Amino acid sequence: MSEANIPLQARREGGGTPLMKDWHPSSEVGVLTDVLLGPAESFHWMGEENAAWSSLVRDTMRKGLTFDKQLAMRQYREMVSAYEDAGVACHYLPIDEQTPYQIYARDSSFITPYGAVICQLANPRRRGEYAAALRFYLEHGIPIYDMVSAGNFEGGDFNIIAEKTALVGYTDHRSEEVAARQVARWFEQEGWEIKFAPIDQFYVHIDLMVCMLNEACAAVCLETTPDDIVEWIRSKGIEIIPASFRETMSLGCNVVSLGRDRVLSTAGATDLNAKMKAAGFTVYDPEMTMFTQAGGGVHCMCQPLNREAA
Ligand SMILES: NC(=O)NCCC[C@H](N)C(=O)O
Repeated sequence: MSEANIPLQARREGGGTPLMKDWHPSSEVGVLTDVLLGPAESFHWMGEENAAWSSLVRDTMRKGLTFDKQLAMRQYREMVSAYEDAGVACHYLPIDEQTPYQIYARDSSFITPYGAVICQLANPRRRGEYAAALRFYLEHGIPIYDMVSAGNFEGGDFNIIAEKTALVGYTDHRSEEVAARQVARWFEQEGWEIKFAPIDQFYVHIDLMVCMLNEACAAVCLETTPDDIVEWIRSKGIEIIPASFRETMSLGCNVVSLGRDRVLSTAGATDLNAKMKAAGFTVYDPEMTMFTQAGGGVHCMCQPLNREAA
């Protein structure tokens, strides 16, 4: 086990990295107390510069939909109000006018119980987002666990399913297998169980189709999620609330557990919202079309920094 003091690398080779003391993001389902969001002020649609990277954006462009900044600001405030209403403290990445898609704060980094991992984004127009993420973590005393170096890996593909258990997705277009394996090896050395989720690039990230709701329940799109992953989720004793293909492809399955059976969803996910309510969840459902039509939902838009133990 290496004890070398390497800057920006809290990770101990071979495992045994100490847990963070003040931040506890060990699950996706404990009561959320602190969330990291991207700044809405610098957000606008990138159009062609995103289309090559997202089937969802290509769909938006085919439909001729357009960006409305005022509407985006209103929708973003509605989302922030939902977090505040749920008692969550919102933290913000510093603005960088060059990276409008840092609004999707899930992807430039991902938080773990040992510190944050700084990712490598595939789209050159998003790659610079690492800088704001790094600045935020350093300013808040959050250790950098490590930085992905083997290839592209985006935070939407690191999906914590249970304590020390994660799905690691890759499409070899956005996240690449070589980098997914680098990340997986780190966590396996820490004693985690990792299940790889290779998916077609059409689906962008695994968090588009699998999102935890509480420790015993997940929203999953059964049409798009490979059977072995569905079986693996069920083998963990997790019940599945199915999201339809149509809602999934509009980011309807991309929801955030706020803990205590409360979920942040979107108004567009009417079918999933009804199912979650019927299962006893309290559902916040702001209208988020200016963000979902640009290819990312409320799960893509947040990095949960701290949760109470589930
Ligand atoms: N985790 C996610 O699925 N993030 C969505 C990112 C959306 C953005 N339009 C992108 O394609 O990069």
